[in-house]
Amino acid sequence: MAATSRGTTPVPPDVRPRLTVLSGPSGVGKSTVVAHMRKEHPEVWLSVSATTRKPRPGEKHGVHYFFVSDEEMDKLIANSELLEWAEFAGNRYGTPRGAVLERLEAGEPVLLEIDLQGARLVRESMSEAQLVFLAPPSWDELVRRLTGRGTEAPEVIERRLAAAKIELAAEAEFDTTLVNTSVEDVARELLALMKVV
Ligand SMILES: Nc1ncnc2c1ncn2[C@@H]1O[C@H](COP(=O)(O)OP(=O)(O)OP(=O)(O)O)[C@@H](O)[C@H]1O
Ligand SMILES: Nc1nc2c(ncn2[C@@H]2O[C@H](COP(=O)(O)O)[C@@H](O)[C@H]2O)c(=O)[nH]1
Repeated sequence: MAATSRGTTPVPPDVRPRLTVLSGPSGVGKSTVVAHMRKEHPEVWLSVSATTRKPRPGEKHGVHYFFVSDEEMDKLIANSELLEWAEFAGNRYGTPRGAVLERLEAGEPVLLEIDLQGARLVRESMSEAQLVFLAPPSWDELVRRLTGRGTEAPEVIERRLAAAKIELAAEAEFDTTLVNTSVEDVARELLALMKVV
């Protein structure tokens, strides 16, 4: 196995994991890795989540997230339109169920980029999903990345780092861990796990 992965549960070669969940602490580099991977492999379908978080500069409705009000999120939840949802650092996030099921039905490789609580819920409802944990090379590097991104106020960074401690402690619940030392290496390993290459 490649140098950046640990704790892999082998997937039989003839079984193509149809749904992959990528989780890991805020700022570890999930979006960066996924964007890099999809530049070369746009056939990997990434679910666009709904969130009550306000858009960051440059984020587009329908591309990065569906930015919804609290009332709209309440309705999505009440109408069972979300495959899973969770509250994370003061905002709610959820995976639209219909689009994911359609893509899985079509046999496409489907990727969810969601938090630990969401990953646990997906595992409960879709046992065939493979769960991948993206870990930072070190705690200090995680803090550097999250702070260096410059998108969150200091108190939000504190909340996200508190959540990160819980997420890091749950690494063993995942099928595979990839350590994000190199975006290129992790993107390649994720593609291999998804059996896209
Ligand atoms: N391998 C890496 N080496 C150095 N910097 C990295 C690496 N991967 C990502 N980064 C940087 O770390 C910061 C956080 O990355 P990113 O926004 O992708 O994290 P994330 O896990 O998607 O965060 P969140 O869960 O908060 O959305 C970005 O500034 C990104 O450029
Ligand atoms: N449970 C879910 N978590 C999600 C979903 N979409 C994103 N996320 C996770 O939330 C945090 C914060 O994201 P940010 O964009 O505000 O930095 C991060 O861990 C995401 O992976 C979702 O649909 N469900």
